[in-house]
Amino acid sequence: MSVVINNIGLLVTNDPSVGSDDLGQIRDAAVVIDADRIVWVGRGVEAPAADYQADMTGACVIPGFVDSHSHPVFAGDRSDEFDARMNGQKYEAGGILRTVRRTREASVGVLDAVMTGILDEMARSGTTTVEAKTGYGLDVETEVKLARIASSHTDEVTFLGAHVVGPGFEPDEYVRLVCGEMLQAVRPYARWIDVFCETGAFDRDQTLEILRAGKDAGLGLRLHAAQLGPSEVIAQACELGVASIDHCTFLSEKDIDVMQATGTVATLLPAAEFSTKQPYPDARRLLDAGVTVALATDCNPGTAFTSSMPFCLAIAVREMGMTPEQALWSATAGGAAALRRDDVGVIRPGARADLVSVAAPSWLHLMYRPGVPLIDTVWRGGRMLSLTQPRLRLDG
Ligand SMILES: N=CN[C@@H](CCC(=O)O)C(=O)O
Ligand SMILES: [Zn+2]
Repeated sequence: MSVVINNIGLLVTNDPSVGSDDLGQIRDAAVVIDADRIVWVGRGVEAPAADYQADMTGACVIPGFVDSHSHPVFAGDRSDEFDARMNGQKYEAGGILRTVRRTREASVGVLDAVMTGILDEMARSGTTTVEAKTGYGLDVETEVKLARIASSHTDEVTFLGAHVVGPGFEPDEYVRLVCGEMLQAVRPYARWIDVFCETGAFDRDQTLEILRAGKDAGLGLRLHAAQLGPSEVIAQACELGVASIDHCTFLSEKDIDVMQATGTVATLLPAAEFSTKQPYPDARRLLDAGVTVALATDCNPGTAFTSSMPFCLAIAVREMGMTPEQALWSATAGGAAALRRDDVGVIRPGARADLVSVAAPSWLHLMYRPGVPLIDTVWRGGRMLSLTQPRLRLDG
């Protein structure tokens, strides 16, 4: 069954072969979708016939957002830590263990309801691809539980058993557990492995040992690094083939040169700096060096409890030196690059039919009018999503 989505006032394709800029913009456009794929893109007057049509009445249409960094499977609330930070306290990784305790106590039903509620919120703000990490279990049984829940909602599941050292373990003993029994148990449900390389979490050698174990197990590599201070691990992680280094606030010139040379994506997480009052990363410095930049929410109860990519775009242009075009590209095609995907974050024939309409004459309004719910229609895999009220329940 084919549908022509026509009367699109302004279409962003992210296909540089189309239109006159990186965003591949087309005015008065149409898109034809068939099953879960895009089959035609172009000017509306040239659109082929289709079984059905959807009239966008002049609205702007963009690719669905690709949120390449989130922690949506957990229980409990840490709003008190946010309050403390807004009253002057510094963020520390220690809060993660509070969420671990609540998550271990929670049933599969409660954990799945939290993730479902967050995914509802994400869909309502235009996100059609989500990477979801484990990392609030820190024992084999719970990490498997989290990975199974995440894999029932997305293919982009990341094993983050190396979030912090599990309660009751010596660091090296815990690293052996992560690299051995925990990795093997989670492996069937995960596409990626990730490590939090930071003071209070894992050091360079531990990080590399865990990434190597994940690579040997056939997983793609991701890395939280340079969030609270410089990380010595960047160059070696890039050489190991990490797809994306995330946070990237404290990068050295050498780090940036190696990331550019190896094609490693820098995934920036502005909501984390917003919530922790840390300095924002300098996206302009990365972009000028030719590093591919992605934007993601980092949705988690500790440092960034937002599900809204538009919120992250607004901060990125206000605080991180990105132009609106760069922010939109980074939140769509950039997120796809961070996941090494070429079928999402772009509107071209063969791509998955993930499209979002913005109730405004231009996508610029997503940043120009921060906090306003401008997303009004979302297609994911060719299916129009019913944008129900979010069902997120945190009280378990
Ligand atoms: N930095 C590590 N992990 C999350 C924070 C997790 C938490 O504080 O619960 C992050 O990416 O910001
Ligand atoms: Zn994170």
